[in-house]
Amino acid sequence: MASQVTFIGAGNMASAIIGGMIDSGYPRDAITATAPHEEALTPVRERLGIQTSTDNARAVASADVVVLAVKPQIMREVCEKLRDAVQARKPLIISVAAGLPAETLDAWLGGELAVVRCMPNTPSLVGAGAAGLYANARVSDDQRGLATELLEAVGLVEWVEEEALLEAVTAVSGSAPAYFFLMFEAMEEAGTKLGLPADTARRLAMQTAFGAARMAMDSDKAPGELKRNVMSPGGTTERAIEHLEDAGLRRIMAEAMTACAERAREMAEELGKR
Ligand SMILES: NC(=O)C1=CN([C@@H]2O[C@H](COP(=O)(O)OP(=O)(O)OC[C@H]3O[C@@H](n4cnc5c(N)ncnc54)[C@H](OP(=O)(O)O)[C@@H]3O)[C@@H](O)[C@H]2O)C=CC1
Ligand SMILES: O=C(O)[C@@H]1CCC=N1
Repeated sequence: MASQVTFIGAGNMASAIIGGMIDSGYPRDAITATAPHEEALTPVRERLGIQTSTDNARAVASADVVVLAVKPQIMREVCEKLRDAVQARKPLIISVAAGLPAETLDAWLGGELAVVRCMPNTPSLVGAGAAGLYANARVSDDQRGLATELLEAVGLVEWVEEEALLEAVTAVSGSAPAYFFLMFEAMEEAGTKLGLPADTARRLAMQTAFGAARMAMDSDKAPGELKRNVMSPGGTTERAIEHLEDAGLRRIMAEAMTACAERAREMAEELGKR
């Protein structure tokens, strides 16, 4: 029988994962989602055909897995109210909240729990996410498998063996959709200055990013080789790449990603103290 999964929170991230689970064949009657007001739950129940509840503790009472999908700022209050229900059953806890350490969540929920912490990204909303997962020492192999199954329903899953590495995951994938969106903005602006209509430049840039990502994922060649394949000697691409290298693109990416990981570490400390 499928494990009973309760989502605390029924917003963007929870709905995306639930939708992915259903598309991959997970039984709807094994999924429950909660939110504070019935008005927000009615469309979720009608669209996804799952159980819903405004009573977090009750929804957790029969859960094998509890997915914490509320904003980090309200997590402490939510967890402390769940403490008795969680301690009575000790389900696997999966948190998709940015920044909150597994140990902090465990303490707020009363302790001695199996906790998986996940750093997802927003492309999960279209089934093309990339998530880093960390498990504390109480998580069993079966529970790891279950967490993988749930998150793989919305994209790629990579496990890290040290929790601090989730800060690097934040830099490489959690925050990274925004880097590409910035690149699209820049390419659209530059394409417009070169005379293209803005919407044409935007569509061409996005399709090219999609095609390049797909080609790199399907190929056994390293990205550097695929790059060189586009660069005819003395041609146009070589001129553009030389410009990007001379302008320090690699250094800029390294500095931006180091700053991102550093901020993730600071946020984990700040949120952990609440
Ligand atoms: N790495 C990343 O880019 C991303 C990370 N995340 C993480 O995922 C988590 C959820 O984000 P997201 O789905 O975007 O947020 P949303 O605001 O879309 O969803 C939050 C949900 O929690 C519900 N909620 C609020 N209070 C309670 C409560 N006391 N009990 C139960 N449910 C409650 C809200 O209901 P209502 O709206 O009715 O108040 C809503 O359904 C966050 O912690 C965020 O850090 C999410 C997206 C991307
Ligand atoms: O910007 C942030 O803080 C969050 C974490 C990763 C993506 N968004």
